[in-house]
Amino acid sequence: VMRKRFGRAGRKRRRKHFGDPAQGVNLSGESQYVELRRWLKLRGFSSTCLIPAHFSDTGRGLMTSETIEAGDLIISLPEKCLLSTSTVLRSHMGELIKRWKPPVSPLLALCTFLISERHSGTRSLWKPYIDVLPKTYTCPVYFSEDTVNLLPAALRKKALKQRETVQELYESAVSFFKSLQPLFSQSVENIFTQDALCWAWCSVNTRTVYMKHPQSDFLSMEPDVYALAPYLDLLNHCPDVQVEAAFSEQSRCYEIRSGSGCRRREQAFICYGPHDNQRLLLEYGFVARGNPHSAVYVEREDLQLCLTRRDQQITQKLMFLKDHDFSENLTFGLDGPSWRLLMTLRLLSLQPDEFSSWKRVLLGAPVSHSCEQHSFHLAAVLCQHLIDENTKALEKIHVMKGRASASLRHQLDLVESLRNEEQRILHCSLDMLKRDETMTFVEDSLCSAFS
Ligand SMILES: C[S@@+](CC[C@H](N)C(=O)[O-])C[C@H]1O[C@@H](n2cnc3c(N)ncnc32)[C@H](O)[C@@H]1O
Repeated sequence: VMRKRFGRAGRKRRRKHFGDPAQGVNLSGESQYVELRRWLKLRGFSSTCLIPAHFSDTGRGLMTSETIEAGDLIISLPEKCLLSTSTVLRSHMGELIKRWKPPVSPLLALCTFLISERHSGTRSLWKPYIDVLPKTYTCPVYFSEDTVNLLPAALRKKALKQRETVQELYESAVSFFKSLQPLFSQSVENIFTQDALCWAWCSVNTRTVYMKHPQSDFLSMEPDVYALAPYLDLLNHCPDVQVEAAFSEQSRCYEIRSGSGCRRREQAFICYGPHDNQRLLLEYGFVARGNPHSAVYVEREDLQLCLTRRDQQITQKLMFLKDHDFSENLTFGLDGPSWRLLMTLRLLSLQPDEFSSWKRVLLGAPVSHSCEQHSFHLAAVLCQHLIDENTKALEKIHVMKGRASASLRHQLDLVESLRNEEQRILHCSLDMLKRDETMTFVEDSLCSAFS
C-alpha cells in the first residue's frame, strides 16, 4: 500500500492534487495569446517550442513544448517585432518628437509611445502586444508609504530614489506631453498622467532587453540601449540558469541560446543578471527564493553598534573608513561577513597600540588574536541586531496583512519574502560566526598552553 501511495503514480497524483510549481497551466488557447501569435507571425516569428503558461510559483512565463538541448536557440525574435526608439521615431509621433527641444531621452520616447499606443486601443498597430502587458506592477514605485517603510534600510533609500526619479521624469515631461496635443482629440493631460508614466516606466524597466542603438540626433545623449521584445519578454528569471542573449547582426534577430538546456513541458528561464534580492525587488518587483547572489546589507547607521566612546581613535578610524570608501557595500552572505565588512570590523577592533598596523588590515591580514576575536564578536553583534530588526518587521507585516486589501497584501508578501530570505542568510552567518569565535578561542588557548 505504502509503495502504491508513494510510488511514481502516487507522486504524479499528489503533484496534480497540490499543484507542482514546475508544471504550468497552458494559456496558449486564450484569445490574447492567439492574437499575439498571429501578429508575430505576420512579422516573421513563428517558433512553436515555447508556450505561454501560468506557474504557481512565478506567475506567467513560457513553457517548453519540447526538450531544449544545451546550446540550442530558445527564441529568435526578428527585428520587425522589436520596439525601440527607431520604432518611435518612425511612428506617427516621430515628427513631433524630432521637433522638440531640448531633445527627450530615449527612455521618455519609449514611455511616451507606450502610453499613446495603450490609449489608442483598437487603432494601435501594437495592440496585441499592449494587451498582454501587465496592467500594473509590483516595483517599489507602486508601493504604499507603509510598505516602503517596511523595507530594509538600504532598499528603502533606493525605493524612495526610484519614486523621485519617476516623479522628476514626469515633471520634466509635462510641456513635452502638451506639444503632442495635435495627435489626440482628448486632452493630453488626461492621457499622459503620472500613473500612466509609472506604468510605462515599469514596463520599460522590467521588460526591455539590452540592445545598443546608434545615438540619434533627435534624442538626448542618455544611452539608448532598450528594446521591448514581445513574447520573449514573457521569460522569467532564474539565478541559476545560463543563457547567451544578443541581437545577431547576421540573422537580424534578437536571439537567446540556452546554456544548460531545459526539459520538455517545464518553464524555460533566462537569467536577468547576477542580481541579489534587493535589486530584483527594486528593478523587477519580485524576490527569488534561495537566490545564491543574495546578501544582507549593513548600513553605516548599523555600524554605530560597533563603536565605543572609550575608543580614543574612533574619529580617526571613521575618517579612515570614509577615505578608503569602506562605508558602502558591507554585507553578510551565506558564508558569513563579506571581506569588506570583516576588514571594517578589524579596523574598528584595533587596540591603541595596534593602530599603526592598519596597513596589514587593508591587505586583509589578521593583526592579533584579540583583534580577530573582537571583530568576530562585533560581526555577531551586528548580525544579531539585523536578525532582531527583521523579526520586528516580520511581526509588523503579519499584523498589517490581517487588515490589508488584496493589492496591499501582495506588496506585503513581497517584503515578507525578502525579509525571510534575509533572515535565512543572517542565521547562516551567525552560525558560522559562532563556530569561528569558538575556533579562535580554541586556537588562543592552544597558543597560550604551548607558549
Ligand atoms: C520580462 S517579465 C517576465 C514575464 C512576466 N512574468 C509576465 O507575466 O509578463 C519580468 C517580470 O516577470 C516577473 N518575474 C520574472 N521572474 C520571476 C520569478 N522568478 N519569480 C516571480 N516573478 C518573476 C517579475 O514581475 C518581473 O518584473
